[in-house]
Amino acid sequence: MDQVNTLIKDFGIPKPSKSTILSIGAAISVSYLCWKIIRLIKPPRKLSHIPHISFYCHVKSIIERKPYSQISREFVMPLLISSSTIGYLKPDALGWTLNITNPEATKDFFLKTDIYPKANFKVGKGTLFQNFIGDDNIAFASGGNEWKKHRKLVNPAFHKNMPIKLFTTLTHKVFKVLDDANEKPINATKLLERFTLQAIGLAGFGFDFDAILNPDSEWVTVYANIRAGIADPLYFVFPWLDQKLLWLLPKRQEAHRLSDRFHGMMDGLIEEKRQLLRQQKTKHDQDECADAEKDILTLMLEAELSGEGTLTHEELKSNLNVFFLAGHDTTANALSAAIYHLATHPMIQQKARDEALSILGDDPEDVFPTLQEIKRFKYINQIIKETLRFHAPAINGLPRVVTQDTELAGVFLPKGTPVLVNTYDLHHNPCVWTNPDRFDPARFDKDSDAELRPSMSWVPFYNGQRMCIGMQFSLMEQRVLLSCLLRKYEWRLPDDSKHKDELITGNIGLLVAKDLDVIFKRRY
Ligand code: HEM
Repeated sequence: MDQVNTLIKDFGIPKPSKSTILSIGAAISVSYLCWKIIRLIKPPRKLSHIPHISFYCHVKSIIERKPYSQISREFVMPLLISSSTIGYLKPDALGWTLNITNPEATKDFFLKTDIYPKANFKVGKGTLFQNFIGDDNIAFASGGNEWKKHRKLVNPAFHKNMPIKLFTTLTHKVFKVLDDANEKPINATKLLERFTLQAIGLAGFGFDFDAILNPDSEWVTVYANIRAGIADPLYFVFPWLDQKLLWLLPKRQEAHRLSDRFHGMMDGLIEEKRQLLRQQKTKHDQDECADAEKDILTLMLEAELSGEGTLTHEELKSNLNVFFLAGHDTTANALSAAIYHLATHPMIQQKARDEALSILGDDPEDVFPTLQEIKRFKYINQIIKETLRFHAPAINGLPRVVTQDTELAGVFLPKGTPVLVNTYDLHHNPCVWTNPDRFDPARFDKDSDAELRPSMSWVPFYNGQRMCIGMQFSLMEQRVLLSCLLRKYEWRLPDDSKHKDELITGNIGLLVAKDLDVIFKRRY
């Protein structure tokens, strides 16, 4: 400061008054704020060669709760048609993010994991989300040894677990709900959420949520409250409410207490299963239960015992919670979309039913499909694949951050750029798919020319090293439920359905069908 005073004296500059200093300070603050706002609403200059959607349009459509299909049609598709681009920029949690929509770039993105590692995903300490999910798990690990440690132990469990009998038993419970509805419209979105919740509870860690027949069961309610708390946008935008002001928010404290209760239940289950395995080991018990029907937790503990690696108790629990969160809404959304497409395409529904009947028989009684029978479904598989193309349950995965200046399919990307594959937009890109807005399972007929499309045009589960570990689990769950439903029911939308013209969904993260009511009519 003395030096500044001397300089001012030497150059004969009059000493600034307090108000001048304040004005300069205010000008600097305003300029900084403007710079921040410009950075927020305009993509960085280094990325100006990539098209972008306007900040204003993006935020407005989110606030207006436009379905993602509409946002994609209005703002994204014109960009893809007008310029031969690898994707477009959109504001996201890490700033302006490249959303890839082209198969060649998608392939590079998935295969070059050293250039596109997963961004270090740290959940805010003390938030409800962090309390529930923990932070040391397979999905959040950026890569390298940390991620391998989780995947090594989790892989064999997912490889062995394929609980077809469990899926069928739960499907029969769904039948009970549909029969009780007696051809009145039923909220398929909610019913399928309950089906997949009960399936992941039992198949994941042997816990029965009793969700299908008892929507208000104790643990369904506990979990529903935690989930609503996690999804509350207020706490997403202001995480410090959880972190610093929780003591002022009794309702929020209750959500944290429920999450602790959920953890208590998981702690008990893990301990119980560990003890059971120890006893079986010492007594050399004959293992009666086939691996396929064992829950994932048991299989992970067995993998640990046979030397595949170890996870701490917290890591184990965090992984189970990830399977839980990642494993049921995604599949429920896929199933809701399939039910919707079949309801609005009666001929496709009938063709799929013919296939189910030809393989599972047409006797007027409920059946338990076997793995061999399920493997023979061809058309039903095509329907599942086309549904996952049309309504990819996860619009995109977590972002990766570019580690060095690079070129992605010939397009320059500076170090630090956040990048992800926008599955929905890639699956609707008219430069990749013919008539992308038409539901057409024949695209996936192995004998048609659809198979000639570039690889990585269809990536609902992502691809490469970090591909979804639950893909086979989810596909099997879908095949069992859909084939059994097709055998027993015909279904349609009510005449006044709000989904008549298209399936109305959310627009962030997961494509959830908004209260899809459906009428199911028994065939026997
Ligand atoms: C239709 C159903 C599903 C879809 C569309 C889906 C989609 C995805 C996607 C796109 C990713 C990549 C995320 C990223 O890298 O940022 C992913 C990863 C993952 N999914 Fe799924 N998923 C589904 C079902 C499941 C199920 C049933 C489970 C477990 C029971 C599961 C567990 C996981 C896990 C643990 C990862 C992280 C894998 C890793 O990073 O190594 N998912 N899923």
